[in-house]
Amino acid sequence: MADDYLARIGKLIRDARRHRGWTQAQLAESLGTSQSAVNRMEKGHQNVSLEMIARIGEALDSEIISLGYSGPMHLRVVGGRPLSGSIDVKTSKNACVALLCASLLNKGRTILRRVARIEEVYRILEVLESIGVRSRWINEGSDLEIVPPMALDLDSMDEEAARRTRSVIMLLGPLMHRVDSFKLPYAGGCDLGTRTVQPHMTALRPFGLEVLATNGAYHATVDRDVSPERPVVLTERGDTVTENALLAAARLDRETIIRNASSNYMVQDLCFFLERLGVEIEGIGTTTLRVKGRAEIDVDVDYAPSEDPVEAMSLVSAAVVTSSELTIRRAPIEFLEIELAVLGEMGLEYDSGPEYAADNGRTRLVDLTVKPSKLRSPIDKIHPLPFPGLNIDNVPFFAAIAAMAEGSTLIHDWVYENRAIYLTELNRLGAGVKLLDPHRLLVEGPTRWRASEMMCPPALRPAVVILLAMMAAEGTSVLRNVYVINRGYEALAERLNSVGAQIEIFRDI
Ligand SMILES: CC(=O)N[C@H]1[C@@H](OP(=O)(O)OP(=O)(O)OC[C@H]2O[C@@H](n3ccc(=O)[nH]c3=O)[C@H](O)[C@@H]2O)O[C@H](CO)[C@@H](O)[C@@H]1O
Ligand SMILES: C=C(OP(=O)(O)O)C(=O)O
Repeated sequence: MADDYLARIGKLIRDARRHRGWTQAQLAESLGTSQSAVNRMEKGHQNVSLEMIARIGEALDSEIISLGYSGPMHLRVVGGRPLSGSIDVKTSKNACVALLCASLLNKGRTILRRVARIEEVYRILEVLESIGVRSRWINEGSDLEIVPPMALDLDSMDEEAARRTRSVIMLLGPLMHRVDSFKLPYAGGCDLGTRTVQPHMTALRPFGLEVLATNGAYHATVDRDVSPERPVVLTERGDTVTENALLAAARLDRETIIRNASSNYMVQDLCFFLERLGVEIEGIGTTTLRVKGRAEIDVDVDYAPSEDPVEAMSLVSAAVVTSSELTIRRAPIEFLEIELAVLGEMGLEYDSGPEYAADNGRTRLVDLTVKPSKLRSPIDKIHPLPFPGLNIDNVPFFAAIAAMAEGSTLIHDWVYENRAIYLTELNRLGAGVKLLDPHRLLVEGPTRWRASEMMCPPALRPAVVILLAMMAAEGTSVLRNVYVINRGYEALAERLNSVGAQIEIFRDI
């Protein structure tokens, strides 16, 4: 029991330190102790006095430490408050996790700028660290430095961390260049129903990778005599499968053609990063990629992933449901154009400022000012398509937006088995959402939102949609166990509070 308690305190200290962007050495210095003492505390191998807990709490400015328990995080939302001012979009979860996996292609040091401080990134970092990769947050916690070891220790992989994310699947591509056989735990992530990995296996087979899925793990073996003899045609235009094919092609000293490639934002960010590693790629932004890889990659690289279109859409939706005037800065416009066109048809008034380049020098950003508007339901159904269609991850936000609009809106999420179902939870906040079948919703608006207390659905975007509806509902709502939101959004409650929301974070004692 005492050990368990110490381990929980240790995890709490580690999380709070990482949240602050400090290294163990920095925390040690501020406490006047050694880095190894901090390391022991974080591992739960050292008794920690109440006085020490208080000092750590003070040093890290963390309420979590003062509460002294690392149980699930909940949100208490006082709704009905308009938002105002401006808020910046952070870098994307989906590009950051791909780039972390891609850093394994490189023997040199990788620096990634302004990496989102989110649970999904932490899980991948835990996996990388467990196999011997050194990583540390630098520049006051805003950037990440990654140095792979000479040899990976794959037997020590942190399986618990790996199982909590689907993104580990993107280690298949980089690992096949380093070892002849390896094992990865089954990929997890949001509970969105069955998500096949078959397209990954089909895409990687021409590169010599055979994967056998058995006993909770993918067992991969590499035949180095095999390499693609003709274009690799993806059976699905999926984002991570395209990324895996790119990661496999990146270390082949020849040209590989990938067809039916996704040209979505995270794939583009990965391509820009690979170019910095010396890989030549033609066709970025299209569905045919010609990749000229390099057998050896040993460069010190510095790259800044771009802003998250899905976070931008979340913030646009926050403004819409609270009928606010809000400026969303650094919105990657190329990946939001269809969403904005549909919203424009629904009557949303917004201004879009001049375009400027993201820090990667490639992605186009704008500042968007959303204005309070009278919305009507769209004439046609809302449905996603691979880019350049309406983004699959942006579909859930249309449920909350449709609930604000006069009339009925049909939303057809053909992609995920479970995601539409979670959106019926909006009914507990006063919405009129009818599930026609597992993939189709009919939303009747406008809605008189009412406060409620509920558990977070186990899926990132629906969870945020519920949070936004709580911000619209007069009174106090409670959203329990928001890990899934923290998986993809950095300090969302604090950032929404900075533009006028009232969201309090609390934990079970
Ligand atoms: C880490 C990361 O980048 N995650 C994103 C990535 O996940 P990821 O690439 O893992 O997405 P999946 O492979 O699970 O694809 C999503 C679903 O779409 C289906 N499908 C996809 C493409 C296609 O041409 N036909 C088809 O049927 C798949 O069978 C699956 O049911 O892409 C998803 C779809 O954009 C996004 O929701 C995720 O946020
Ligand atoms: C489904 C999502 O992500 P993941 O692929 O990480 O589960 C998402 O970002 O909405």
